[in-house]
Amino acid sequence: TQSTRPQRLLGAVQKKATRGNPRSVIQTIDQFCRQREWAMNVGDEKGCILDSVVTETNPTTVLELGTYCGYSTVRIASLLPPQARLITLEFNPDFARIARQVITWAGVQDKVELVEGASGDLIPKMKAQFGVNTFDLVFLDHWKDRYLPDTKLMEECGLLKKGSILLADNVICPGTPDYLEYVRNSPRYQSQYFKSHLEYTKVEDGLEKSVFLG
Ligand SMILES: O=C(NC/C=C/[C@H]1O[C@@H](n2cnc(C(F)(F)F)c2)[C@H](O)[C@@H]1O)c1cc([N+](=O)[O-])cc(O)c1O
Ligand SMILES: [Mg+2]
Repeated sequence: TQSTRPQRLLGAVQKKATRGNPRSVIQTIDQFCRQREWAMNVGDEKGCILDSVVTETNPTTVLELGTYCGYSTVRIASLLPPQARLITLEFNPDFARIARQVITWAGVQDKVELVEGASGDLIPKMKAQFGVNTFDLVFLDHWKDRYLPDTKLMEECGLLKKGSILLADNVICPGTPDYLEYVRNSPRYQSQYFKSHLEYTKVEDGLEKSVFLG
């Protein structure tokens, strides 16, 4: 039977990346996506912007929406201080199965909790079921039409505090127009656009960083 792209990506990691070395896993996936098959990881160029936002935020509790194969999960987790935690949500069980193996290969599994399900169901359970108070940083990289409803849901569930950072991938390509309009016009956010390129291409894309003002 045919393998899937995520399975082939995992195969490259297990064949070429050094176990326990997150940078090696990231480098291997970027090389696979440049030389073999494009995949919708945030990638190396936007990944550097992600890294800088993570390090400057120095977060204790991070939420990632959209694990996919775990590329940005590994990128973020590798930069977290020892007691910090990353909760990453994934809807597709096949992707989740691959991501768990990528995360473990990188050796960051102790900082990561991968939860399978839909954001609309899981976000309201974050406090009671996952012991979360508020998120210091949220990385949005899941279905683009869910960025806005999930942001409103996080507000309603009291998961954002003054100073919480939302970092959204793909605000240009594929684009998240309703989300962008909201965070750029709402008095409750201070937004900043980081211009970049769609992963592994020359097409314009970028990340939008939005600080919740409370
Ligand atoms: O469509 C794109 N991304 C969609 C990404 C979707 C991923 O997020 C998961 N998810 C859905 N809901 C949840 C939650 F949170 F509910 F659990 C998690 C999906 O199962 C999938 O793995 C995309 C497309 C392009 N592109 O160039 O076409 C480039 C990119 O960087 C992209 O991110
Ligand atoms: Mg993306």
